[in-house]
Amino acid sequence: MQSTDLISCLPAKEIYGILPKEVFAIAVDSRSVQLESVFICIRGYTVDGHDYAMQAIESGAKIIVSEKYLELDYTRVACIVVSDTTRAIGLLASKFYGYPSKDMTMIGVTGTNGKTSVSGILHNILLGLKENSSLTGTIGFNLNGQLYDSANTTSDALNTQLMIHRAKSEGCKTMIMEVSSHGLVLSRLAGVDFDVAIFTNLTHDHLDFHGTMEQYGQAKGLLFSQLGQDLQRAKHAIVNADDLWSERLKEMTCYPVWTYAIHQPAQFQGSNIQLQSNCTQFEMSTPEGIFPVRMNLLGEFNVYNALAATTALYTQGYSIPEILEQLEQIPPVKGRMERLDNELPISIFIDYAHTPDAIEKAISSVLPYKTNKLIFLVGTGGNRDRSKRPVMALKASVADYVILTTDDPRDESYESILSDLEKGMLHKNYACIGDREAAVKHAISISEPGDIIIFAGKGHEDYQIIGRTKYPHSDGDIAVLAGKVKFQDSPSRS
Ligand SMILES: CC(=O)N[C@H]1[C@@H](OP(=O)(O)OP(=O)(O)OC[C@H]2O[C@@H](n3ccc(=O)[nH]c3=O)[C@H](O)[C@@H]2O)O[C@H](CO)[C@@H](O)[C@@H]1O[C@H](C)C(=O)N[C@@H](C)C(=O)N[C@H](CCC(=O)O)C(=O)O
Ligand SMILES: Nc1ncnc2c1ncn2[C@@H]1O[C@H](COP(=O)(O)OP(=O)(O)OP(=O)(O)O)[C@@H](O)[C@H]1O
Repeated sequence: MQSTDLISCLPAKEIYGILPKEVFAIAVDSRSVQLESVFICIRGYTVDGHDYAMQAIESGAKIIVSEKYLELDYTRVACIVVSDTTRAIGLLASKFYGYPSKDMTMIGVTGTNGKTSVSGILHNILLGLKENSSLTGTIGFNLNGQLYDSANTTSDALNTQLMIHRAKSEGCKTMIMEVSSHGLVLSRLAGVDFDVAIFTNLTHDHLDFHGTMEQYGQAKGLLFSQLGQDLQRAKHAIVNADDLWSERLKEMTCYPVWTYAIHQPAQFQGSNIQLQSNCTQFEMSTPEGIFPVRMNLLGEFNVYNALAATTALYTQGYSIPEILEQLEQIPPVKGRMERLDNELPISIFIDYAHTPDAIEKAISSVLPYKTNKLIFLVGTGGNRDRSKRPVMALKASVADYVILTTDDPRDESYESILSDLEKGMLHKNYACIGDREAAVKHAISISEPGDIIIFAGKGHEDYQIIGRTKYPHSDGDIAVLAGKVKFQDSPSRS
């Protein structure tokens, strides 16, 4: 691409050196710089990318985008100084790839809990409708059924634009993106033109990063306030009317707002909900009438997620019957109240709950059909928001027996994580076991036929991060193996 054309999108404060005629790539990491490319210096939480400008030039960078003047050999390279290089990534990358988000229906899903679930439901319904759709979020980047790893729920702006470009090139009509509050605040979505913004809920999480719930909510609001760069197309904001933050979000957008809810009046409303161990039934009232729904997704929280997804697809012209026909067939989202299929006389659920609200929702989804003990295993990650730990244990206290353990302990000691959790326990029927594998085995060892066990926190993840190392770990595999040993003489299922 002509370099003068590319950089015309940047609000440059100063330009040093001579621009090359053309550039062929963009990089934000000096280790992945290609010949004749642009390198953008990012001040990170660990290192400062400006310190890697020389390394980038050695590898072939011809333009450096920086936040300050750098001592460089300006006979070899040009340097463009901007006030915010993080934002520059999205501007440059979207231009470089030809603004790919403008050519697809872009659906962004934000909220504390439910992003992966709503995104997965949308993706599966669209696939069922034979629409070519792609998805990016916590589980990775799903392009035509191929899953690519990603380090973050919302990737950096360069990778984000690259994924959108790839989805467009592969003929995708829709792209669904999980939008994290970190992603919004750190400009990872700069240059993405969303058509639909969905809000699930705002509850306690990530206060180590945002400071207060107000700032956390404002961060989520950026998806709504930034909705609609392309005035050619209709835009839609979709909010959960049962969540108080929705009123604030409504004020942040100038586009039509659609509501869904269970308790408050809404355009898409769930009622007469019956939670069962293998399905959920409810009535959905919509602008096209009232429809009975029976879906494989479990728990009341999934009624919210199904309502959000249905609303979004309705705004895109799909009829309610065709949406619901697909909704009824889709499998549970991996690791979200996923009931393990096994021959054991106990019911085992794997769930990704790692916030107080998600724990409350996970537990309440099994209470209607619980006949024996409910054993709940809860762990929290190390080096992250400590303030939510006691509240998570408090919510877990609704279970008959609680096992306090770790999630990804990272560099933090088991003792420090467990003592924070323990502060929230409301009864004494619990055990503290830092080693998660031992904790899972303990849950099985104390279970009796008819019991329900929920293993919360790891969900779809097949690893545990201890120190800086990722070890293979699967709650489900450990539990089923331990269960087979324990119950080998009584294999009937409850
Ligand atoms: C706190 C945070 O958000 N960190 C993100 C950040 O890492 P960082 O600031 O430490 O990066 P850094 O190592 O200092 O590097 C700074 C710059 O120097 C460059 N560099 C570095 C080394 C080198 O040799 N050469 C070089 O050029 C880097 O490429 C980078 O551009 O930039 C990385 C690359 O984009 C991210 O992967 C990383 O996310 C980490 C893994 C993370 O855990 N983030 C969490 C807090 C997060 O973002 N979570 C949200 C929410 C999830 C949820 O809702 O649950 C998410 O969207 O994932
Ligand atoms: N709509 C919802 N409301 C409340 N809790 C929910 C909702 N949807 C899912 N949950 C709970 O939150 C957990 C995580 O769900 P999900 O992965 O969909 O959320 P997420 O927003 O993508 O989370 P993360 O940002 O951590 O990846 C689920 O396992 C479930 O316990």
